[in-house]
Amino acid sequence: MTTLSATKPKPSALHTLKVDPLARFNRVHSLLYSLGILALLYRHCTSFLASPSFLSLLLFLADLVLAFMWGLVQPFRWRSVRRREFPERLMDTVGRREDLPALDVFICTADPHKEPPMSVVSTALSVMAFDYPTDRLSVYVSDDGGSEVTLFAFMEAAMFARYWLPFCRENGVQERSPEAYFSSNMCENYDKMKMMYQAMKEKVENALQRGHVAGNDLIAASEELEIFKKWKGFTRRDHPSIIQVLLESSKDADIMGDALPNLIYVSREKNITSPHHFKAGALNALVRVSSIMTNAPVVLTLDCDMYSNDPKSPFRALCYLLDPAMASKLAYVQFPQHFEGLNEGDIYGGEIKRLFRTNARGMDGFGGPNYVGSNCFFSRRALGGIRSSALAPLDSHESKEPRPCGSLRLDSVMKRAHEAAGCDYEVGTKWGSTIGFRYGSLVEDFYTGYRLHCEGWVSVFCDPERPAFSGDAPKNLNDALGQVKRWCIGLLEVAISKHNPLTFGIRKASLPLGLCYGYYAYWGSWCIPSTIYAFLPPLALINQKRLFPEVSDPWFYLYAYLFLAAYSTDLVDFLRAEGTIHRWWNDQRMWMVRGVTSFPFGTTQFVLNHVGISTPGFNVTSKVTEEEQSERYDKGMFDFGGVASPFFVGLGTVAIVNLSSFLMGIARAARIEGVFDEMFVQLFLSGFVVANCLPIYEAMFLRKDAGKMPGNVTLISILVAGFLHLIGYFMFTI
Ligand SMILES: O=c1ccn([C@@H]2O[C@H](COP(=O)(O)OP(=O)(O)O[C@H]3O[C@H](CO)[C@@H](O)[C@H](O)[C@H]3O)[C@@H](O)[C@H]2O)c(=O)[nH]1
Ligand SMILES: [Mn+2]
Repeated sequence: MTTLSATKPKPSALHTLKVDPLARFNRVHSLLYSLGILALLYRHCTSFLASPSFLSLLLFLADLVLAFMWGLVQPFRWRSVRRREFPERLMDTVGRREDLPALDVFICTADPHKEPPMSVVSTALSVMAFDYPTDRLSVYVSDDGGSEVTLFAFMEAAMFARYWLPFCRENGVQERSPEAYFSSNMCENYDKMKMMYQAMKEKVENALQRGHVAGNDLIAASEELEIFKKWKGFTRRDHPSIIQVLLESSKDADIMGDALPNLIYVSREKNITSPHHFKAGALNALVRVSSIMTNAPVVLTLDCDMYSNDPKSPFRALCYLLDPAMASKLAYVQFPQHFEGLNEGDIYGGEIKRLFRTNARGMDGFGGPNYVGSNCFFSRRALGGIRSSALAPLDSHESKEPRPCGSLRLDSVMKRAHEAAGCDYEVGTKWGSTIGFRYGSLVEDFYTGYRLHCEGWVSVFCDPERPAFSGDAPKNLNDALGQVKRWCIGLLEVAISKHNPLTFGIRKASLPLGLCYGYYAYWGSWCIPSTIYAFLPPLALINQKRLFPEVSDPWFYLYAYLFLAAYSTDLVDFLRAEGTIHRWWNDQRMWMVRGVTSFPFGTTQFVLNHVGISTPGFNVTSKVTEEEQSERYDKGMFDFGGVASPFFVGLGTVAIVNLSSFLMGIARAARIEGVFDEMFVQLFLSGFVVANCLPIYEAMFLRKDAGKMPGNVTLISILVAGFLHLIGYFMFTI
């Protein structure tokens, strides 16, 4: 098999690629397992035909969806690849540092209360301090929150950068986000840098508390005060565009006299009548504004919480973007999302290892990973379709990209930039449909990457040992489930669009890539098997109705094989991606939890949106955790945080239905001979759910702290569970 051998690295190669040695094993396993699935479906058909019933139809449906999803994940495991790049060789090929391509970094923020300005500032400082020629580096901040406090924070950051950049360079700091640096390094209290940072932080937090900047003593310079006058009669949904050049490379220098990168604040125009397309709209405004101001051929997109953890990461990306063999078709280089501060067992499955790692490697074997919204270096050509800014591959003799203007602050430049950030700019254009980040889905990242692949672009997954970027994962259950619910809605939007991966994608991208995208697009359909399996077996169990073969039946072994093989390959994949058993257990639990919360709620919401009862909204994930809450998180306690979330009712109901059925079932099996064998599968399934729900029972009945399950949620769950038992009773016995 040729595909299994690694490509022979040349001594000067900038990168290498190696196919996973287990790929061959995975393929054999896939074939065997698919025979098992066929056998199962055959059994379903025959037993349904023998005695048609609604019950067996439901079970059939559940297994059919599982089989469908199983089919869609196979390409991820078929040709998984590992890449390595050699950034230290890059300069040998590029020559002088002046010959490196310019880099524009986009950072999005949307809400100063969920995304504290100081952490956005820290992200920006971490990339301003990239180990990259500062005169070739520009950082753009998009503020969809239209917050004067965020702008104020960035003005402060511009001053702080004069000290911070040289400090990082001189001390060889790797973690160049001051927030991360000062919280993880034991610096002496009298450290000047830290004091300076603290002072800035206090000032900004002060302003955040007051909610405004103008009219108090925070700002001395009158021209700066002038800017904040714009905030009169301002709302975040209705305001003119505001663009502020805070640092300009050709004019501003740090305390050592070295040039600083450009730093530009952009809050695009909003009004209530124009759709703003959430983050995709924000990014497209930045694509245009930056093309007027700096027009770098390489663009890095970052979420406001994803700070740089390795100042050399642009060099890694350039190993691919500048490779003449790749450059013309390469749209983006995606780094994984890595999260800091996860607790030891990662109770909410915040790593999302398959999405961000395992599956990305799998897609990379067929043309590249999906775009995940952050930590991604784009070739501007893939976004804007603007010819002039093509990256000149190393071996070409094209002239380097034109620098578009002299000074960023020139009136003519600012005027054009403001227009480009205006609401009307996109009317009648192809922005969002064939240009830039694509509109029409709440997961603009997924959709954009997918469409680029359909247009013939490729991408690369770059996963160095030291995480290049690091950010926040939700630290309470409601947020974690809400985030996946939003994704589920966005993915379904892609699934039902005319660009459905299973029809359009497999033709335009490739069969395997189309299936991979299809797998995600139909994520929401997990709710069908998980809801059926959560309720049907236990309700049948308590009413002494057998749904599965008994242990003595040969068909039982088929069920045992399908279950054990699925779980063990999943475990092996997880462990091979630097996972632990403890984290895997929690991760599989979270899949079940999402299956009865995020997915059914997301699917329902999607349907409501679709028929026009509600409209899609981008609920920004909160990046602040209260102290008490984060203490509980660190202890690994589930946090139901006093919110009466509908998610928790779903969860509580599943927990109670399974517990009651399991206890009754076990009691009966202990009394009556033969019941254990007869009901084994259902006893096992309910027992498995109960084992997964242990923290939920604890939160419902034992805990007293503020993170316990709210009393009314427990009560409603008990009532709903009772009601379901009643329905079950009528269904199974009458
Ligand atoms: O109208 C909006 C909404 C969000 N954002 C920004 O988008 C980013 C992601 O938002 P977040 O609430 O953190 O969403 P997550 O679910 O954590 O993000 C994942 O999923 C999103 C799609 O749903 C992608 O955009 C992200 O890159 C990806 O990390 C943040 O920087 C926000 O400030 C905007 O700029 N404008
Ligand atoms: Mn996020």
